[in-house]
Amino acid sequence: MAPEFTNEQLDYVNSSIEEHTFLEACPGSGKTEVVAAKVAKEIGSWKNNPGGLAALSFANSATDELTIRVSKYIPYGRGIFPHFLGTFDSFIYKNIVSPLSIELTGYLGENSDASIRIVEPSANLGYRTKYSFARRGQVHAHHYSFNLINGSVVFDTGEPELDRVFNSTVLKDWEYQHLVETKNKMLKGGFATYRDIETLAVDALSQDKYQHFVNLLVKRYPLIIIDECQDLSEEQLTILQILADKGTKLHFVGDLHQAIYGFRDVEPAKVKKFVNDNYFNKLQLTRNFRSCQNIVNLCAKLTGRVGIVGDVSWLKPRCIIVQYNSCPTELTDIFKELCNGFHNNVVVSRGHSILRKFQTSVDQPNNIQKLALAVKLYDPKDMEFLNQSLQYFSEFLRYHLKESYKPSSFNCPQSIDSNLLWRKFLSDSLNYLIRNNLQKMDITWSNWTTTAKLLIRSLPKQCFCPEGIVSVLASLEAVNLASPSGSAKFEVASSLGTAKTPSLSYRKSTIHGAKGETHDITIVVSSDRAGKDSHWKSWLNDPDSEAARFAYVASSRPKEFLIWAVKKLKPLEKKQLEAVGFKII
Ligand SMILES: Nc1ncnc2c1ncn2[C@@H]1O[C@H](COP(=O)(O)OP(=O)(O)OP(=O)(O)O)[C@@H](O)[C@H]1O
Repeated sequence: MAPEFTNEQLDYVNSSIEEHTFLEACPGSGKTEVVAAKVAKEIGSWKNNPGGLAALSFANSATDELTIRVSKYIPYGRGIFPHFLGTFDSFIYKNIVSPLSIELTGYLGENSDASIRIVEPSANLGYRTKYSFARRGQVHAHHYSFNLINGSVVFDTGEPELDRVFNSTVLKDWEYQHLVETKNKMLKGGFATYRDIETLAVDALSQDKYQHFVNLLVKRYPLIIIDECQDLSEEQLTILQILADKGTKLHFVGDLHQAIYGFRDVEPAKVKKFVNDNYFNKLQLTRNFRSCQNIVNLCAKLTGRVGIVGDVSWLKPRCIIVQYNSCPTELTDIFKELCNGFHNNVVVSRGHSILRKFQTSVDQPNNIQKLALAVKLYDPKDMEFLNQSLQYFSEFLRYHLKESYKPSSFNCPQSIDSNLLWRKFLSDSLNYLIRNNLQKMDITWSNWTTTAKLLIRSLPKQCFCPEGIVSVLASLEAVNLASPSGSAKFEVASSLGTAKTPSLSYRKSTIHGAKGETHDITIVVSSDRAGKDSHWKSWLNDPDSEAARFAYVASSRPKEFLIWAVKKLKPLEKKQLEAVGFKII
């Protein structure tokens, strides 16, 4: 049942759709429920047919959640057309790039279908440059994109080290031109990355010849509501500015202090400037229904976001520091003690490498190791093992499939509508691999990989593989698997580590993954080396930094207790953490 709204929440639900509005919502303020109520109210009283409103989020999971909540308010059986609920990416793909795709890309399609296929960096796609770049070889056309706003090329090869080299190289004119030509070949072949779609949209909307199209688009969507507006990139803001200039009204809902997507050019300062430049009406949600006041006060110190009212205030400490000597897994027993009696406890860290310390002795598994871990951990009776196993297996498949995917739904390919069907397929496949002895790991990587290759190649032919999935799996039929480099003669079992049991059974998540969640207790694990945004010192350094926002997002998840796990502290460091509101034990 929907909660009884506060005055602040009602102010937004009843706000005018004739003016740009920014609803600044603190963590735990019931933002999703409020956006759902607003969308439902406007749909219920909509008078702008055949135009509709668009309510956009940044993840499929957020769209699913919004759709479920909106449908509670809408009479049974009534569809939502002419309105659009979806991700920002799908909005521009369907409403801007698809209608113009033949003109924009030159792709004529096959069998009267000219839809562009979206590809991820992990896809195997043949389009690549003729020449080598930065002495690192040829570059694939789906491993870079263009930022039309600052004229730069952004490389995203899936390998951070390579990206660093490419992104810091100053390109000569002919190199830039060569990249443009290679990209155009890929587009003409009917493929694009999501960033290409954005570039095509910015390019089209800025051209004089498409201004009639822009006018129609504004009539089609006179109102656009953006959930989690802090995640808007500069290009996305440019698209919205073009629409706003022609008359679309914008409602932004979000929390600039929770902006943690700097790696894809997201800067909360730019969103703030956009809001100011366009004279947005400003509303606020300042009541945090999730966390106790002790946690709210601590979060206020991290980013300087003050004036938030939380739940009850406790006399006993609710924000706790625990210390490890060399590895956070030493703290397992202390975590268990502190979390005793609470159920929804989550270990959170900036990156996967810390979380994996709690899971397996392989720190950063490569693709074949992921397959082996998926098989090894598969245990239908244990949810944690099962989830971890499905996750590894989905990452393994993602690497080999030419598809874009939904990361929060076990990397379900975008072209498969049902996440459930995909999950069932993953589970059936693992069962099949295990029935065929792949869990036998006291053999060499070389032998194990040979068997694994034949089994993976045969997956699309199995009767448990539904029709809708078979075509997506086509590239598996010729897949090649190789042992981890230099390990062909080593035994699989011993190189993966002997302990199957993860040392801590709580769910583990990166800060990005935990965004939007509510926990009883959140254990935020800092890395042991200072100087990186995964270390607590960076989190406290500058309230305006992205590192502080990482700490803010992670620390605003718990209802009951916030625990930071840090490397053994010196006396001055203890004082620094106590000053923020922590009790050190
Ligand atoms: N008016 C209200 N009265 C009581 N509880 C409420 C009210 N509004 C929202 N809540 C509850 O507050 C909790 C937090 O809401 P929600 O998870 O939607 O927060 P959020 O604003 O999306 O937070 P974040 O930005 O941190 O992800 C939910 O359990 C929700 O039911």
